[in-house]
Amino acid sequence: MERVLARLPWRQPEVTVFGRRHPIPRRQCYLALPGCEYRYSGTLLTPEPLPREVADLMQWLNRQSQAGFNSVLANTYRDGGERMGWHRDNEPELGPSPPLAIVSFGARRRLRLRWTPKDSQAIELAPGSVLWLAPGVWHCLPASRRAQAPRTSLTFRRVIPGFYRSR
Ligand SMILES: O=C(O)CCC(=O)C(=O)O
Ligand SMILES: [Fe+2]
Repeated sequence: MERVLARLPWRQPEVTVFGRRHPIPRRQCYLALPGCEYRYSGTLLTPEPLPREVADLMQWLNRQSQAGFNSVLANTYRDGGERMGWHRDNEPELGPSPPLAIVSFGARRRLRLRWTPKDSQAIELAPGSVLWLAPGVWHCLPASRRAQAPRTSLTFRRVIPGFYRSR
């Protein structure tokens, strides 16, 4: 899987935060079945084809669950300085109650989950683990002083096919 991930067409798009353009502090690649466009932080992501190994993993996750995943946002953080801010993956093309599964590779990093405005919790994501995230939970991947090696996550989603074609 590490060889497969290393060959993905990684990109570092710019996003608009409070009216200013910034490159995202990580690399990403959107992999999906044809017709599953996804709008993430204001950019429309056109799907890249799913490598067989990633499609096999998606099929395995779909056999474990009712999630019906058809797309993957892959993220790579080259070191502990790269990160992802607070969000909750509630884009309209994911439907009203979207499940999410995060599969981790490489360095161990902590994901922070927010249960209430005052109550959050960190969970360490080990390589080879799957985290099933309940719909709508706020989460972030903070910078880490300890992590020096790269980490890659595959975040499996179910996008409504053709959502942006019909609009
Ligand atoms: O890298 C991670 O584990 C978190 C990724 C994430 O939250 C996302 O892609 O929406
Ligand atoms: Fe997320």
